Amino acid sequence: MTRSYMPGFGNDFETETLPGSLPQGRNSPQRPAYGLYAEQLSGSPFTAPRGTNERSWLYRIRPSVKHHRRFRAIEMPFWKTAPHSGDHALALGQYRWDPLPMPVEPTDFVAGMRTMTTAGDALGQAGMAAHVYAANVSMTDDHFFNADGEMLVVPQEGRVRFVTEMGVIELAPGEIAVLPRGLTFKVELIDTPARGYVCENYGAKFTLPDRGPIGANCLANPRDFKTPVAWFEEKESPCRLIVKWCGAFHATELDHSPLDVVAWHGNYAPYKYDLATYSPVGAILFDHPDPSIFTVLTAPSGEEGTANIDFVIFPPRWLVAEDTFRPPWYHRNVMSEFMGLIRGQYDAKEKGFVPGGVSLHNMMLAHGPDAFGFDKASRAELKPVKLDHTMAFMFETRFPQMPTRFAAESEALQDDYIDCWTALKKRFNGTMEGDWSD
Ligand SMILES: O=C(O)Cc1cc(O)ccc1O
Ligand SMILES: [Fe+2]
Repeated sequence: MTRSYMPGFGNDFETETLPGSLPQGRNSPQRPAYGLYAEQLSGSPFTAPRGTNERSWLYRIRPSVKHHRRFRAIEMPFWKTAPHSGDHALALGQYRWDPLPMPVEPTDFVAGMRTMTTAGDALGQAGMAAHVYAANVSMTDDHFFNADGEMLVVPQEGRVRFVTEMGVIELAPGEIAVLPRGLTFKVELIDTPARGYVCENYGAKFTLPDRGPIGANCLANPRDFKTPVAWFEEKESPCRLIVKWCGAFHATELDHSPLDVVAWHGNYAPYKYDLATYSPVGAILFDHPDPSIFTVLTAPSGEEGTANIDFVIFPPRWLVAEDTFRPPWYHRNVMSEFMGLIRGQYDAKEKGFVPGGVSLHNMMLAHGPDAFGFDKASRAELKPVKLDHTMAFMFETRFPQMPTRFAAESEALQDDYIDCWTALKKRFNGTMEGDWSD
């Protein structure tokens, strides 16, 4: 089935499934059409400045208060929330993981969430968690919402369908979606199994970065963000709602589907984005710019230029810089870098960092191209080269990222990662040329 989306980032959208189901000129008519209930979903304080004020009006078969009843605690042992102090089993270091295995037992998107790192403090609404999901079954009668943060989903293998209360988003590897805090949804697998990455943002919402002197175009353009049109089901059979709230999980039973929004309008809504529509801007003469040049979305922290999270990609692009070491430079960073690979190779680490894998370069810990990458780039003929069939990304945060016990004990952890730099040799020999003998 073709899905319909509305273009634009942060627009004030309106959408209805039945003619006349969306009230016009007002939000709360005395009796909404079709006997619907009007409900506001607030994504910002009522009084937030206009630029960050987000809310939507949902016209639904039953108000959500009929879904949110008599919760009981449930266990979700692998989905962790910051701060998860006492659970930091890894010694300080640079780390890398192979792809996490696909599940053997039936596992849905929520149960298949494996937290790799957490940062900041969810209750203080600052920081993030980086997860890998691996799932092999669809959610059918189970639904979920996350009160702790919005979720940026980055599929790596297998297409997924987010059936949300505000519409349906289908997502393939190479695309991303953002599911706002508090939005109820379920996840169906179009392909089985499915794996990908999730950034759970406890802080202010992701927004588009300012472009500064780049001007009005390029990088991520607003029209390429897509929000689904309204969709609802009238399902009068047992359903379950799972809620993540302050790091704990709770469930409640319903006798109907909570995906019952017939029409909605507003600017608080889920969206998807195809990373292939990102127009990268980079060095066209010499040097390697900071990776912030590839920021797709940024979640501000309140301190200017110091993101709670930057979502950065390394897309296919031409490398043309003259007299330049073209891969990433060696680097120590006050921000903490969680990286994943959706497809292909990453130029700083051609081997060992594989699609579905993870690397973690934490606050102030040195990293950069491995010995192979350094040698190759130091000797390469500097003709124009296209880095193609590749898509790496980074969740970069101002907060240190704490690996979970799961990440520490995972068989996917590469215990020899730091050896990738061992063969970097001393080339200083007191001459201007240095020693490039091998
Ligand atoms: O590979 C990394 O560590 C990410 C990264 C990429 C880049 O092009 C420059 C700096 C940087 O940290
Ligand atoms: Fe880096």
